[in-house]
Amino acid sequence: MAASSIARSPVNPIVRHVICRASPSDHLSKTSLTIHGHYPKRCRHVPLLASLHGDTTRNNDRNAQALELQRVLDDFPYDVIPNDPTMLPTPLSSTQLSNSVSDGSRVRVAYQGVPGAYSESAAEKAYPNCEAVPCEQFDTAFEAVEKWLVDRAVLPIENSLGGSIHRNYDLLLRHRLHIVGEVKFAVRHCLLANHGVEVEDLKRVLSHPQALSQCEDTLSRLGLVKEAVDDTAGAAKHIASYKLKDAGAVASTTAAMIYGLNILAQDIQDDSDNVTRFLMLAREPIIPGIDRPFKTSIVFSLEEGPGVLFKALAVFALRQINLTKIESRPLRKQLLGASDDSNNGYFDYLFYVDFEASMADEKAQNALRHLKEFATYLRVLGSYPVDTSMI
Ligand SMILES: O=C(O)C(=O)C[C@]1(C(=O)O)C=C[C@@H](O)C=C1
Repeated sequence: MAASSIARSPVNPIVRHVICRASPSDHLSKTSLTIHGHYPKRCRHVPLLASLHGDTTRNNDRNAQALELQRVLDDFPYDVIPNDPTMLPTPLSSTQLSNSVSDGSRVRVAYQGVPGAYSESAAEKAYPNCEAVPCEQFDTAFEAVEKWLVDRAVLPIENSLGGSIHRNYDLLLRHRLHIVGEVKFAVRHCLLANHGVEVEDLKRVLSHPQALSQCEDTLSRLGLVKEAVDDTAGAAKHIASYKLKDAGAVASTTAAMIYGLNILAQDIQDDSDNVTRFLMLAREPIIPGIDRPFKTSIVFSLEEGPGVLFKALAVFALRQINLTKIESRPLRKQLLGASDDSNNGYFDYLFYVDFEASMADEKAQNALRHLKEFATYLRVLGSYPVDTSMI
């Protein structure tokens, strides 16, 4: 197949491997390139995976082909990753959300925080028997997947009491990972302190900002000064390491056990129904199915104007597609590669929408085709099975 026909070939809604006969720096016959086209310009909602293999044809032919291929790649709208043919990334299927990788070893899953964090438990719920790998910050977890240090990341995206975790919305856009699943986790907070310390001795309480906001009522009633730290288990570790007598931590029973703390109070969240939804992230998308309930997450931007958001949401309503989440975030132009000189007096926004349909479903494809007619930017972040474990 000629290299130039790849970019223009009709796009299969799932995944396509395309073999052609050249590679730009093809000194070795085995050299190859993998074109990992997440979202082609013309049809951004369709994941596409193409591989270009080198060939052992005569030198002259090869040079000509290499030049032609280089020309095609220069205006090809995909990320290009040099690769070995045997290493072609295979998209994960929805049934492959398992706890072992192909060589039988445990899946390595990055989470933000230290051992005992809720995110660690969520990672273990998402990938039972995985090797949970602690990361200092959310960015580090994204990067760990991108650099192949781990296989997946499990990161919080919203909480039923505290709302959205905005940082992770922004990072989803900045990085090129795919959402391959979601996991809902019931968060039950405890007030922890060193042994011998009573509630009356406490003046302040340390925890993750989300955890502090989920326990707002209880903590205000106790009159404690709230101090935000990176994660709940980190707070527990801190008060244990420094043997603090005037500070408590809001964290899990697991954190209490790991860091040898006393549980002064249990279930201190403002509502017993406190659930955090985590996203499972991977380098490759899964093949969307219709064998079970699927959800799709997208992000888009719109021109400024009356009724434009109404029109955007109507593409789903018209097709009876239920939306489960909408979030707007300020649009930072450099993230989309756009110039930053258009100051029209309005703030620009990105809209993150989750809807209940699989990308394998024609009505979802039609809805996105429709949206794309007037959206100024559109990217599918993932199409993945709904976590029904807490229904
Ligand atoms: O600090 C932790 O233990 C976390 O896993 C982080 C986090 C969050 O970011 O929302 C996760 C679940 C709870 O909602 C509280 C905190």
